[in-house]
Amino acid sequence: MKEHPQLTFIGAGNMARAILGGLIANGYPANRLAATAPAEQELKEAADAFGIPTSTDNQTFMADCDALILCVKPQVMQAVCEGLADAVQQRRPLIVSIAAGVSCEQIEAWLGGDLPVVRCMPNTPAQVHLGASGLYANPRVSEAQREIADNLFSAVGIVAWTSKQEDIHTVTALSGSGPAYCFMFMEAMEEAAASLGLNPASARTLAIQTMRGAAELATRSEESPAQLKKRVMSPGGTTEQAIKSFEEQDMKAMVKTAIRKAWGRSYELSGERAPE
Ligand SMILES: NC(=O)C1=CN([C@@H]2O[C@H](COP(=O)(O)OP(=O)(O)OC[C@H]3O[C@@H](n4cnc5c(N)ncnc54)[C@H](O)[C@@H]3O)[C@@H](O)[C@H]2O)C=CC1
Ligand SMILES: O=C(O)[C@@H]1CCC=N1
Repeated sequence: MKEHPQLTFIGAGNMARAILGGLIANGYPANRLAATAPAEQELKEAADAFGIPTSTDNQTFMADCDALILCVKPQVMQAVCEGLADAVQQRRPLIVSIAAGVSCEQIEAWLGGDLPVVRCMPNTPAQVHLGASGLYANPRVSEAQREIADNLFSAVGIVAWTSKQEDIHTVTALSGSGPAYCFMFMEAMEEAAASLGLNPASARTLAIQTMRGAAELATRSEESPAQLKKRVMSPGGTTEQAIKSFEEQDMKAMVKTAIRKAWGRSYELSGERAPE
């Protein structure tokens, strides 16, 4: 495998641009990358930001493609794959999909069969190189191809490989959708402080920095989140009152139910049945 495999991105939206940005920031040569999408404005933004070749025709960069990165919405994935099937069967590149609820088997079938496919679930903090991606490789993916996929998503954050494709449903519900849970918690903290009279701008800044600081501390610390939580709780102090209130309202059960709902929807989108 060449040092910098030729990577062709199909779709140039939020996630594709986040990954492209990470690769360029890590020194990936722009002339080894390319993107296609129907929206000329998005392509212009990608070309201006990263200096990569772009096209409105998905076939344009197939001839020398080593890995095809499918970054379109699940709803258009079948049509996009079927349109690329002939070119893919001639070239037989690694296929990487980031679409929620689309299985390796579906992608392989739509592209004509018998292909190495990596299914990945990234998340939007990839835009600031703090992404968390779960990856699964079908049995046809070689070690060298696994490394290509790993390098792709390591450029925008951390990577966790799963040995069972079903685990991607859990990753989707945990870290794929997870940024939205954190934003909602920030939103709730901001609103609560504003309701107590703090000016809304300060409430927002303090809420965001608190989440950021706590995440950084948990990342660097040897202690578990449960232990770090205890360190904030002075006996008879303020935090204890808030945590007691969360416990009385069974916050953990609420989070568990929400994550199970997202997990169930991921199965549903794939046309599969979630285990009981
Ligand atoms: N937004 C999120 O938090 C996450 C999204 N995903 C997955 O990433 C994928 C892309 O999501 P976003 O980047 O957020 O969406 P987006 O809407 O920003 O990007 C979709 C891209 O596909 C392009 N496109 C549409 N039809 C096309 C066609 N026929 N051929 C080529 N390109 C076409 C659009 O022009 C656009 O560039 C989805 O499958 C989603 O499930 C995965 C993890 C997290
Ligand atoms: O909500 C969704 O379906 C996608 C997948 C994970 C994050 N966004």
